[in-house]
Amino acid sequence: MTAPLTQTEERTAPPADGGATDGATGGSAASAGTPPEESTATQPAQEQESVQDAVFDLRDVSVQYGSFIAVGNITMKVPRHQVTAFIGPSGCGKSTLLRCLNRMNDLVPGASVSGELIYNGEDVYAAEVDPAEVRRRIGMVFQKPNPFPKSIYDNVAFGPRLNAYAGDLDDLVQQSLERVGLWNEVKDKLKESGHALSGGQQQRLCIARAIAVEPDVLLMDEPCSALDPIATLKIEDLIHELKSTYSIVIVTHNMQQAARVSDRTAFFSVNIDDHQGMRTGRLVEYDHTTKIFNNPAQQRTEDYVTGRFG
Ligand SMILES: Nc1ncnc2c1ncn2[C@@H]1O[C@H](COP(=O)(O)OP(=O)(O)OP(=O)(O)O)[C@@H](O)[C@H]1O
Repeated sequence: MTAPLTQTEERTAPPADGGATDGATGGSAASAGTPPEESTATQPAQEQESVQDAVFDLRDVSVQYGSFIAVGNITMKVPRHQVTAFIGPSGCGKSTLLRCLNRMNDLVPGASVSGELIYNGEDVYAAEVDPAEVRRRIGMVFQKPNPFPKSIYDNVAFGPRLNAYAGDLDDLVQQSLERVGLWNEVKDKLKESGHALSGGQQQRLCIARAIAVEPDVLLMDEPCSALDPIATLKIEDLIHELKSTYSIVIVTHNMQQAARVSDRTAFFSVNIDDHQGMRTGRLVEYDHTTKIFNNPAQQRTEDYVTGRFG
């Protein structure tokens, strides 16, 4: 049973954000074409099939930057030990929503969240919850690989050391690197800089760093967008492998990737409020990935996944 977020667990791995919470996210990846914009203020989200075992239960969640509602009225359940993909055109709030799952948006001036965001039965935004504990349990991997300017070993050992890890640190570093399929490639150069690795290796190092603190969930914000196709396939294979242990939410612009790696897909789009001209991200459709890509319920989803806008 998972300990409450308000308690500091007796643990052998550290707090913080999996050591992987620095680095930039957001606004990226130009998309082709012009998305159809709807003047309706609200497009009801549909969850076609209930999720039996949810790691997150979002109830009418909206995220604002100042008075601007970036993403609004999101109600959905994210399944445990599955991969959930967030897709949709640029600016529809995918990264914003992802970042609020582990309170990364707390670090953005002016950002605020309303509604209820329940993680394992607890409100992530309750006053008594420690955001650092949230970020330890819910790790993050960013678009651009962002190893610390330290050795390969020290990158992985960073979080555990912060938490005065009581076990065998060498073992933990090795296991974490093995888990991401990097051990054989780096075992003879653990003292070399993480920056000396290739982009794909750096991203796997960042994933090793994130899992070294034994999180429950991994959030991935376009983790392959800076990688070549071979490195991308390695990360996708790794995502498949990791979901037996972690619940994973991934933002991706690559629809083939969403189709390949995810069990469920949430499609977001932007609605325009006629009165205020506000462009707010909405959840258009959320379902099994096969349904979203082969037989979506909404025309907008079909248009997007077939590349008619994007
Ligand atoms: N720190 C911020 N301050 C103010 N507005 C922001 C901030 N970050 C994002 N936004 C705005 O919130 C909206 C949603 O942005 P977000 O990056 O979440 O969308 P996205 O769907 O992830 O886009 P992309 O696919 O281009 O990464 C956009 O209108 C964006 O300009």
